Amino acid sequence: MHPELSKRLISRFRWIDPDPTGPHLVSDGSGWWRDPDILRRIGPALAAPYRTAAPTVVLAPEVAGLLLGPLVAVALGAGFVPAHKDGRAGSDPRRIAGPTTWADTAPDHRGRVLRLGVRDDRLGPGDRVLLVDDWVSTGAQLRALYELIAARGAEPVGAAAVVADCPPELARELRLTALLDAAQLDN
Ligand SMILES: O=P(O)(O)OC[C@H]1O[C@H](OP(=O)(O)OP(=O)(O)O)[C@H](O)[C@@H]1O
Repeated sequence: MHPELSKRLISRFRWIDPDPTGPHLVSDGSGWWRDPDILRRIGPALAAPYRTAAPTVVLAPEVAGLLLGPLVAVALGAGFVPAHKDGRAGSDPRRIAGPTTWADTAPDHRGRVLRLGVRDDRLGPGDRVLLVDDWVSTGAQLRALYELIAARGAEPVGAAAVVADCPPELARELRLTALLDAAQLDN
């Protein structure tokens, strides 16, 4: 769909090894944000499959979603709402001002169980919601976000991510479109 952008995303991506004694490499997408061409094109590319669905708002989780979500929202002429992640080391749940709806995640790709929260006055009936994230693995965050949308009486239109690191059946269930499959980042 976006062959030039896909090539560029692959070339700017790195796996890094933060702990040589640890079992996992960690994805490093910081090169994406450093590239002006990617920064300009990634929002419209993620938004493209959802233009006719006319979302009113993009909902995206911390941390990368706080950058990607607004890029997609601008491309769609929609608003943006952050989903707060609680349970992160050092997080302070008191920082969220006002009543907030929470949803627990299943264990995610790191085995963590988190809570995702959205402020009640930022999402409600009449909203058509597009979910956005940089990476989808187990789908734990997206499932919790769909729960939040339902709890707020809003309507989901689907989900857009840079990388789908999940089986196609799960992507279909999550109504997920992605710019890359994780297998393209193997080298
Ligand atoms: O499909 P899942 O298993 O739910 O995983 C997807 C999540 O993993 C990444 O966040 P991560 O927690 O690694 O980093 P962050 O909290 O710093 O954004 C990514 O940004 C997604 O939010």
